[in-house]
Amino acid sequence: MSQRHILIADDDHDILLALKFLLTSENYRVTLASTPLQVIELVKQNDYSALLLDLNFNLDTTSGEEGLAVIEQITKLALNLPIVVMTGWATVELAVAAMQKGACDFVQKPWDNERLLSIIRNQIALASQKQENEKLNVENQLLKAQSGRNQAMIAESEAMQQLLSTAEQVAKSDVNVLITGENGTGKSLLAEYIHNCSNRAQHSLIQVNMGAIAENLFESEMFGHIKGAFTDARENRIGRFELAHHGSLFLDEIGNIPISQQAKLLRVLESQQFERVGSSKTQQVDVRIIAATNADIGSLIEAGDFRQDLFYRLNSIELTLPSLAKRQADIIPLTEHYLTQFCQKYQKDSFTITASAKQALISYHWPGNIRELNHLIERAVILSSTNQIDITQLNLSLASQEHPLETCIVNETEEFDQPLSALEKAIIERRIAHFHGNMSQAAKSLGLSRSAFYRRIEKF
Ligand SMILES: Nc1ncnc2c1ncn2[C@@H]1O[C@H](COP(=O)(O)OP(=O)(O)OP(=O)(O)O)[C@@H](O)[C@H]1O
Repeated sequence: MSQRHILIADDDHDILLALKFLLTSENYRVTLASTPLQVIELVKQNDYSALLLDLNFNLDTTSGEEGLAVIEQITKLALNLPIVVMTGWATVELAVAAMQKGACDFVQKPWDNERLLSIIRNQIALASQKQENEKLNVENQLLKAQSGRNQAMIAESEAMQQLLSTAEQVAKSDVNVLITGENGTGKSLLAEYIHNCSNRAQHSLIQVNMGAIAENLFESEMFGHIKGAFTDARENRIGRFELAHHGSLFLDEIGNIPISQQAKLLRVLESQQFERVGSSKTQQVDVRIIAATNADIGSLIEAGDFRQDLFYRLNSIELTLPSLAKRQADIIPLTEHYLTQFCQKYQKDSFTITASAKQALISYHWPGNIRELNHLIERAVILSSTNQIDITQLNLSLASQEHPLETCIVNETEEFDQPLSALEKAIIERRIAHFHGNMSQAAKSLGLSRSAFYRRIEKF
C-alpha cells in the first residue's frame, strides 16, 4: 500500500513539529501548513489521506470561525478527504459546528497520542471504504445496463481475421482507437475485445452511449458532480472518466456528442484532467479512449457539427468493421452460435438448418448486420414447432423488402403470443432497419426524442 499522506494545519510552529514527529514515526508522510490559504492551495494541488486541522488561526483565537470556513471550502474541493479538527478551546458547540460543516472527528489539545493515531487510522480506513462504495455503486448500475456482454466473438472470415490481428496489435499500444462500421456490425464487441487484449484488461471498461445522455447532464455524467452542485445533485457522484481510471472508456455513437460539450471532452483527452461539476479541484486520470460511430464524421465536420481537433484526438487509429454481407464466411458459424445460444435460453433441443436455408442466409444482404441475424434466429427458434429451420421459418423474403414501415408490426398470430416489450423491441428494430441505422430519423418516426429512443434501445 502506498504511504499515507497527512496534511497538518496549525498556526503554532511547535505543535506542527510535535505532530510531524508523531506521525512520521508511524510511517505517515506529512506536509505542514500554517495559514488557511496554504491549506486550501495544498488541497487543490495534492491528494491527501487525511487533514488534521486546527480550528483557530491567528485572527481570532477562540471562535473557530476561520477553521469552520476552511472546512466548508475543503469539503467542496476534496470530496472524500477526512478532516479531523483540533482546538485548545474545545466546546461541544464548536465540535458540533465542525461536524456539521463536514469534519469527521474532533480532538482536544493537548491531545492523547494513542487516541489521535487511532482516530486518524480509522478515518482513513472509513474514507477509502466510502470511496470504494461510491465507485462500486455506479459500477454496478453500469454493469447491470451492460449485462449480457462478454460474448464470444465469431470471426472466421478472412476480413475479420485480419481485423482482429490488427486490433490485437493496436490494443497493446495505448493509442486511442476509433471503430467505424454500420449498425449491428459488432463495434461494441470489438471495443471489448481491444480492452481485453490491452494492458488495461485488469481494470474496467466503462461504456457511455453519447446519444443517450441528455445535453444538460453531459458534464455530470462524464466528470461527476459534488453534492449541491445543482438542484438534483443530492449526493456526490463519480463520473465515467473517474470510473475508467487505469482502464478504458468506450464512447459509443460519438457522432451524437453535442457540439456545446465537445470542447470539454477535448480538454480531458488532451490533458487527462477534469473537474467534477461544482468542484474547483482538478483531477488527473489515466484513461484509454475507444470510440465508435456509424455516422459520417467527415460530413459532420463539414457541417460544423463536429470539431476536427476532437476527431483527430479520437481517431489515432481507425478500425472499420465490414458489413455482414461482406463476410459471408461468418454467416453460418454465427447462425450456429445463435442457435445453440437460443436453444439453451428457451430450453429447446438442438436445431438443424436445411441446406436451402443456409444458402438463403448466405445470399441475403443483411442491412441490420449481425444484430438482424441474431434476432432472426431468436425468432425462428421461438416460433418453430419442429427442430429444423427451413427457408420458410426465416422469413427472409419479408426482411428483404427493405423493411417497409407498414410491416412494422409482427403478424397478428404472432402478435398475440408476444408480450408488449417484445412488440416494442420488434418495432424499434424495424424502424432502425427501415432508416438504415439513422437513429435520429428512426426516433422521429416514432415521435420520440433521440435520447428517449436510445433509452429504449438500452432497455432491450
Ligand atoms: N463477431 C461477432 N460474433 C458474435 N456476435 C456478434 C459479433 N459481432 C456482433 N455480435 C452481436 O451482434 C449484436 C450487435 O453487436 P454490437 O452491439 O457490438 O454492434 P454495434 O456495431 O456496436 O451496433 P450499433 O452501431 O447499433 O451500436 C450484439 O448482440 C453482439 O453480441
